[in-house]
Amino acid sequence: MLLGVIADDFTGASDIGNTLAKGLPGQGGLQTAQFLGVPSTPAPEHIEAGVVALKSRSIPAGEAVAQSLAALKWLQAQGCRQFIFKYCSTFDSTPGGNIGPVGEALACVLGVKGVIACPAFPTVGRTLYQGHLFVRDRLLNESGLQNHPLNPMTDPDIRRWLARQTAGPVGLVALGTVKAGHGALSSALEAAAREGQTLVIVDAVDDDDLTTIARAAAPAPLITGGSGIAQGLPANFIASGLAAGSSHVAMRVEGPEAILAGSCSGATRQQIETHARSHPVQAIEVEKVMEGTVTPESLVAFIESHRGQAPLVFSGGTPQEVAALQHRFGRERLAENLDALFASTARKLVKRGIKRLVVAGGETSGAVVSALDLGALTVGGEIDPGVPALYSQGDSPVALALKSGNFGSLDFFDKALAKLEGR
Ligand SMILES: Nc1ncnc2c1ncn2[C@@H]1O[C@H](COP(=O)(O)OP(=O)(O)OP(=O)(O)O)[C@@H](O)[C@H]1O
Ligand SMILES: O=C(O)[C@@H](O)C(=O)CO
Repeated sequence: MLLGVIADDFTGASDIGNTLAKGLPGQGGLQTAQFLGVPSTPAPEHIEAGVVALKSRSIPAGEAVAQSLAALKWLQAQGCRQFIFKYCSTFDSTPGGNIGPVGEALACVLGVKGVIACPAFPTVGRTLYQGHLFVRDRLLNESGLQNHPLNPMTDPDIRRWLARQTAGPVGLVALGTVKAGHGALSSALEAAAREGQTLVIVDAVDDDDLTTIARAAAPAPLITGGSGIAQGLPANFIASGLAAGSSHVAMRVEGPEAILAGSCSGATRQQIETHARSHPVQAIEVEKVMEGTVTPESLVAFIESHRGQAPLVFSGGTPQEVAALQHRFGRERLAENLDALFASTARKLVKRGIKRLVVAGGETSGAVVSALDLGALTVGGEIDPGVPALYSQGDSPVALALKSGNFGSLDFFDKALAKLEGR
């Protein structure tokens, strides 16, 4: 393996898997697999980029560090020569972590400073200017992310936000230096390292900036950021003759389907609304989940009675509804119960023959996929920016789409089921 990624959630892992499998137009990408947690066995020989998906975004910082270091150790044992710590393009974290503690711990083990930290992903409207993160035309803290159920993002100044999480000072390389080219950026990162800055926020507003960052990052042992920073990395390995540049794997998986949505994001809520116009959709009554009267069996029964019609079940509500439920039941207890509900539902569905499964939400995807015990997933073609088709191995594969809360077009769910079927 050439390149190892440690991703702090499962949809984020498939997002960067997509970027690496795709590469730049006309050049091809890397043969990429997504691993669900730190594997206990070696990776298949042909894999060039391995993405270890953790569910470490919203757990205590110490545990996130321990899991990330375990992932690093496994990736080092697979021969990787470069490592990426992948976090969310909206920098999802709290003042206590986990981006800072994990980034610093990885840098410390690898003995590096002046490490790029860049969440920008312009294709989906995430840009970074003077260290401030925008979601399309809004600053992060006015984009809806300030209402996130687990990590409300209330400060768009990423340097200031990250500095609350780190032991050491955080640097900034502003856009002017990035626009001056990869040489100027490399010099700025070296200067930051000399000044003792471990993590350095690097501005990027378009794909050209990401290409510049990737060129400057060619010799770097560690890079941190969203999936955007990975766009130009396959090209580095291709240029050095270490990889040939391959096209993504395409498969046809036919059979029963289900859609599970635990995301409360604005995008997911709109996608559910669109889907509900022509498909069976069931809202999960969260109070009844907490009382134990809505169960995995009841969700499975709904899905099974609508086989072939793209049935969808969802838990999310408006920010006001979510806040009221969190106030009543407690944020963590609620999330644990919903995660467990989705996980158990998915396990039962797959046991009963579901072959195509679409999941919305990073935490939700983590809970679902961990429960399924599918082994390594092959990263296939792109459904929408940031969301690829994923396939389990073996004779009777399950095809999955794990959608980050805010990604995907309005008709994403239909599109995803069609793509998984090879249409
Ligand atoms: N109705 C609800 N009320 C309160 N919390 C909810 C409700 N529905 C879902 N949740 C919780 O909200 C969280 C949603 O997180 P998840 O990561 O799945 O989606 P997301 O944040 O939109 O996606 P991503 O992390 O990919 O951006 C989960 O922990 C889930 O349990
Ligand atoms: O970077 C993103 O926005 C996504 O891959 C993600 O991590 C959302 O959970």
